[in-house]
Amino acid sequence: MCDKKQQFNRDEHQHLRYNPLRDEWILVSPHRSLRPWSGQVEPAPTEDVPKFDPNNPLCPGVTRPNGMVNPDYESTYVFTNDFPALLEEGPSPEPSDDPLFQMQAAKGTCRVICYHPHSNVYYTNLTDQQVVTIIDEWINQLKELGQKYRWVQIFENRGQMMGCSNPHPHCQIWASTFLPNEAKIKDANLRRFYEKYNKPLLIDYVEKELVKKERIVYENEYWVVVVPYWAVWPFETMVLPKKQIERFTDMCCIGKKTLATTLKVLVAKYDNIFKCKFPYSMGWHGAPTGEDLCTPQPHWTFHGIFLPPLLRSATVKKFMVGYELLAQSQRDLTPEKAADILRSQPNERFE
Ligand SMILES: O=C1CCN([C@@H]2O[C@H](COP(=O)(O)O)[C@@H](O)[C@H]2O)C(=O)N1
Repeated sequence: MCDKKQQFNRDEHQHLRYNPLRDEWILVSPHRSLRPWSGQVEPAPTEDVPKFDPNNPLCPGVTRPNGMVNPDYESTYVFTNDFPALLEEGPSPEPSDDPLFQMQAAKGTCRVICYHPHSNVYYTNLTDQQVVTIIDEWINQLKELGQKYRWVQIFENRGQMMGCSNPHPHCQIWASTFLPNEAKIKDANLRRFYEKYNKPLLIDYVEKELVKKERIVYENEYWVVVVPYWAVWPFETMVLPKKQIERFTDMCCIGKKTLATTLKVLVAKYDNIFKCKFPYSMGWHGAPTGEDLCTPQPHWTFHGIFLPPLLRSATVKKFMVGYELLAQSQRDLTPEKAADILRSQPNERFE
């Protein structure tokens, strides 16, 4: 007798999920993590960061290795990276007519934004207004650099696991004359969706997620945090606006205030999972700038992206190696389970 055809259950059975932002698939293997959630909480070594370190080149009043003296800044502070990956000037390579050996000019600038003069603060113990000040700085930088550069990537690496070399609260900006790969791939897929459905993909997506309520981590008047249906990293999240905006610079005052609250809550939830400073790379994507400032980019919706590596504890991370590098991304923990775990965390960070 043939066995009863098993009913597919996405929480139990292997399947592929489509990521429309990248036009790619991810393998989901929930059967591998059906065992009870074994997220043991091993408190990571608490990094007691002093408020001020006279040897930290990001601290106010300190002389950096290149001899520049930081001002006694009392809010955010921005300086050009002393070791930039992109320079504003430089010779361009000759064009090549060999399709296999192509080069292009690359110009840009790299900056460091210090969030606050004290080294022992972060979103979760800053006031909403202090976080709005950081958001205003991001917007000012995009306004300025976006006049000249096609892509202004604001990003933050948090924690040593993410290669963050300095505990002082800060982020980086790399602005480039070229559209980087991630932006180019996203632009093409967003444009294709918009041309087919006459609606921005991410607004259609956020509206459907608000109805499904299966992957929502947190929401308020203006923002929704979800673990994307197609998430690759275990606790990957997206910060999505409920109303269409193309760029950071389109944000209204309430949008900034509610985004500040959203950041504080999301980071608190992350840190509460394993009672540690949850490492991640995070950044913001919006419509390209530079020459694209002159034409409407209705296919683009401004959004935030958090890409954290931790899987089971403060010290056990997901490795994107082997199959993920040679075949395609794969995950055990489903996005829905990850969203449940994040949503169930308190909005305030553990003491
Ligand atoms: O004196 C310094 C120290 C660090 N930096 C820059 O600060 C950045 C620190 O950022 P990360 O910790 O995310 O790597 C890094 O890009 C590094 O180049 C300076 O520009 N000057």
